[in-house]
Amino acid sequence: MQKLQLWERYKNRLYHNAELDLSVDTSRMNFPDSYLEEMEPRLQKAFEEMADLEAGAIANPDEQRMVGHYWLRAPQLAPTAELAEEIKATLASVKAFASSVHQGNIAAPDGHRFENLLVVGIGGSALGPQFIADSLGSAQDRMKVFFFDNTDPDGMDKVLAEIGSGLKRTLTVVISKSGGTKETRNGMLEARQAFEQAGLHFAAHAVAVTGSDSELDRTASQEGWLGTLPMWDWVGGRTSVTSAVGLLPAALQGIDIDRLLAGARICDQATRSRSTRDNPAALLALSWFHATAGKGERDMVLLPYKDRLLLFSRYLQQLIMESLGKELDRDGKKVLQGITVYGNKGSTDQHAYVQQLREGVPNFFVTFIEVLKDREGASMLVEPGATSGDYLSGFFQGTRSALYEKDRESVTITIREISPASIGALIALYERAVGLYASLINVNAYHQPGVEAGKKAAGTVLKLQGEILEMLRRQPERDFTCADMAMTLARPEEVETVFIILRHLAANPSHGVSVTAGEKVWENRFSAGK
Ligand SMILES: O=P(O)(O)OC[C@H]1O[C@H](O)[C@H](O)[C@@H](O)[C@@H]1O
Repeated sequence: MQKLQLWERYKNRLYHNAELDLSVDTSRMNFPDSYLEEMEPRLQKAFEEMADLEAGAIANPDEQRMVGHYWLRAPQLAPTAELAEEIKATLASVKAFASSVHQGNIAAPDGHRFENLLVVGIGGSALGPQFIADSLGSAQDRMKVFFFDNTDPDGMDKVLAEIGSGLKRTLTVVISKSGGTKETRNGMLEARQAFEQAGLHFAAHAVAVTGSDSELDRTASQEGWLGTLPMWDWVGGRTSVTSAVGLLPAALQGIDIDRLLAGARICDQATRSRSTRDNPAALLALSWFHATAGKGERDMVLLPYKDRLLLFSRYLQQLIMESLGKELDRDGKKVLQGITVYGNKGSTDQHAYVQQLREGVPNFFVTFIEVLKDREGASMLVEPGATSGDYLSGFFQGTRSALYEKDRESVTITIREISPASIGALIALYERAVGLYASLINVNAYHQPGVEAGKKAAGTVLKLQGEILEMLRRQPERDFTCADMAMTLARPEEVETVFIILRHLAANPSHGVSVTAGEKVWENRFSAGK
């Protein structure tokens, strides 16, 4: 298509929301104009389902749950007055807690204000808070934020080393909706040990965000933590960033959570429109459907031209892939659905994998995110007539057209600036797009049955490890190959797992397992004797 024709298509298709200062450009998606009309009946059905969901229908039938993340920024829309009150009361508690911490009414045991924040969580209980902290953080933050988002001991050591003696003025927020996630439990235990080793009483530094009567909830109340904020079963982990999960760390960091919620709320209003062309989430969902044939046939590459949006692709990976990546549709038919999401930031990625995007396997579509405001204040000229920000914009435009020339499609989202409101709007935009797209492809976006399989298998491995350790200790004079061990435990079919467990045990001092090299690595001999 010629440039001027494209310009006509751009004007014809551009969605712009003046209140949010947000645009969605689908002119570089090559669907014909008739596509919107063709999809209209399916889309109207998706709007209908979304309205039912917002009204409190059991939109997640497998778990018999309502799906209420939209109420978090408009409590009056919650289906009962009690829920509305709980949402408002929790928001008030988040603000009151953060302000007490900032004012020093809730202080470190040495009487000094808390200066650092250690957030312990994983998945939806970490990705949202991390995205908010990174996109909106600044040198003026009220608290410096750190994360334990894994059960990697070295990762935790690295964070603790950064905090250093600041631990005595560190507030720990442990976040887990279920309150039983092992990685988070381990992070909490490791944090507790670090506090104790520094002579500090963990409970005086800890607050929880979790479901009522969860394991974490009980621990927090038995140990007398500073407080607990609720998580509800009608908020999914991956859409929990506008609940206490995202709001408490953000408020503590000093981010204006009212503006974040307002941005999300305004975007929610815009994405409730049943007029497809006026609904930016519907336009995204339609673009995804077109690009992937409604079957995930192409990957979504997210290219924000802004360092502060680096973690957005990681956040969206969970939101989109955990919501859409499903074996069965809502009728129980095997569909193997999903859309693969990846990306970092432009123009950095231009010097990494954009080569393949332009010339290699055409199995993707791009979502560019353009941010108009370069920085606070004016910029120096890096050459006559051009700033660094002008270059960033130039590279964005260059990549968009270079890809389009080669028939690589893209959507562009433009926002004026990075602010709590625009981040709230982006989050709400994608939450709604995922929901609408899930309706279009008939999958339940709100459950994650596949996650359980890996968790169960990990439990089995840890149990087998217990048996191995017991056997090694019972016969300290004996050394075992993995095959010996599997036979001795009467689990010959588990020999590979036994090998992997033994190799890991011997690589670490905690369990006192040593290794003697065999001819082949799988013939190594392991022993608990010295
Ligand atoms: O908040 P939690 O209950 O600890 O869950 C943390 C995460 O783990 C699970 O495995 C789910 O797949 C995620 O959706 C969830 O966000």
